[in-house]
Amino acid sequence: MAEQNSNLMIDPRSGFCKSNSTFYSKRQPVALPSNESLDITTFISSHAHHGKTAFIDATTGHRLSFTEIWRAVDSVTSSLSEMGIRKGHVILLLSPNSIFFPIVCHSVMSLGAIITTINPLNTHREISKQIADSKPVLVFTIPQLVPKLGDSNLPIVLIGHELNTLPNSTIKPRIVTTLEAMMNKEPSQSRVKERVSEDDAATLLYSSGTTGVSKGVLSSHSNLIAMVQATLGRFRLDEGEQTFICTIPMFHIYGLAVFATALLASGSTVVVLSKFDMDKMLVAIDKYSATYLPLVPPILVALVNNADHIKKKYNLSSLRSILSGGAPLGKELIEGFLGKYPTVAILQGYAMTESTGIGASTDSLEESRRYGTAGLLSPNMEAKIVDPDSGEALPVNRTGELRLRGPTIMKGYFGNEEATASTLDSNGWLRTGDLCYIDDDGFIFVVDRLKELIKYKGYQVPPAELEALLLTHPEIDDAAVIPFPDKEVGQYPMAYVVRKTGSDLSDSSVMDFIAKQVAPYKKIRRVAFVASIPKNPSGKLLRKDLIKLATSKL
Ligand SMILES: CC(C)(COP(=O)(O)OP(=O)(O)OC[C@H]1O[C@@H](n2cnc3c(N)ncnc32)[C@H](O)[C@@H]1OP(=O)(O)O)[C@@H](O)C(=O)NCCC(=O)NCCSC(=O)/C=C/c1ccc(O)cc1
Repeated sequence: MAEQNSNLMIDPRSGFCKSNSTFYSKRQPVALPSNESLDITTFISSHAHHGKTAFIDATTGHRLSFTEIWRAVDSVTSSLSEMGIRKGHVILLLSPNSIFFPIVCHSVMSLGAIITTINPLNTHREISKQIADSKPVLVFTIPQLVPKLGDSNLPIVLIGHELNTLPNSTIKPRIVTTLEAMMNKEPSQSRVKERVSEDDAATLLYSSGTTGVSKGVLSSHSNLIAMVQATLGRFRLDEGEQTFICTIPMFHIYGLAVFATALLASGSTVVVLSKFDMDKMLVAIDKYSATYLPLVPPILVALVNNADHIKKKYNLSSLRSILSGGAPLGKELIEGFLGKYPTVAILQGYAMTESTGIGASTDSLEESRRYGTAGLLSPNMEAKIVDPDSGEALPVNRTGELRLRGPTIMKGYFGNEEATASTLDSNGWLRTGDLCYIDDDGFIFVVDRLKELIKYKGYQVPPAELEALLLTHPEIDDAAVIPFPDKEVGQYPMAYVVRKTGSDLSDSSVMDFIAKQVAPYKKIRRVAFVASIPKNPSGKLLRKDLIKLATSKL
């Protein structure tokens, strides 16, 4: 970036340019292909490397080589095309982690169709909402999750299992085939192959952004290509292919970017766990001599708390790096980890779904020791720190909202121009909703959140969704949901509730009412009853006052 802006006065220490109040990345820029008709799948599958095994299923030991992966993608793409799937169609993937997850994603994307994913823990109600918003034409799922699709009547492709393993249900699902059958078909030479351009949408992942309920984030092929280039540069894979453990979900941008996309270009091996299980994760590190473990802070907390027992039981000597993302890491946790596992480096990442998994990172132990930092801006990324009241762009060491601009910033929210316009300005700057400052050396520090978001175990919980549900309770007059801090899970949802006159509704019945309707990670785990919810004169909820009230007794 700096080279292209040779007329700018960029301070080499902080990356800050006084003339336009913009921070430029201090990282070496990464090359981005100039070919406009390039899709992400062609881009990663044509990367040269010496790797052989792409994925290992940690439960069954089933291995897929790179050759098998790309052959399978070719076959499934061809089948999808024969089924009438075309550029721009949305395909839903409802599945826990599996070695087949990336095959589905890349088959869809290489056709120019759009892959949308969802957490399998979500309820039928939540899944139906996302189906109504994203309008998929086909679903890939596992037999056990078919009932969660209810009466959507969408055509279904079953992953990994035979048709006769479907759970009994009164609703007859429209199973059209299995992924296995699609993978076993010879690719057709005559399939319809539309031209996919870099700017076409590739992924549709859901995020609540800075406000409101969950929205579909459209990332393009070029967003993903830029993400791959930045991610590969970070992992320093020049010392040869590495072995990664995949325990965090592939349906969020973190897992999708790292495991289902970027690492496929690197020749590294990914050992896949279908879901998080501490013991299985540690067995997999030991058994496959894993070198990299990407995780979210709650897993790090457990590794530190049980370190003595873990180190006695498992041989973790192969492990070189932990990658932590999705939520901040405190000084105490970093020091605690380094004390217990002195040979393992912690690398941190800061990113959003809206920035296709790229933002800032610490790329060495030394950088991570700058406690509290989210790291340096990722390659090719620009930042502004904007005063939330005046809109003025601020210099180093001043706190304001972080805005990001660069090649990984999303195209926008799917079918939601209003939300797009309030998040992404006409010059391409993305509002992160995080209050940050950037220090003299260019390191970003996240101080607070402007956005209305609860992060439970690294999962987003939008308060607006829970508030809307609370208001449907016949005995609730008004409600507000806030993040309550917790050492183990980060934050959990707490509700302030105004009962209707005469009601003696209990906190447990409020919690049960919500628990029945949402995924477990969204559950309200604390309730307080109040006479009224504090609001400003225009009726906007004063969440910060409630957060202060809730945490004042801690
Ligand atoms: C591994 C975790 C941390 C813990 O797993 P867990 O303890 O098994 O809990 P679960 O989260 O799976 O399940 C939540 C709850 O559901 C329960 N549950 C479980 N399966 C069931 C069941 N089948 N029936 C019913 N109840 C159940 C489970 O018991 C639990 O309940 P509770 O114990 O009360 O909390 C898991 O929460 C997890 O994978 N979190 C990661 C979320 C995540 O990927 N976040 C990233 C978002 S994207 C992002 O921020 C980007 C960042 C990024 C940063 C840097 C980069 O370089 C790139 C990107």
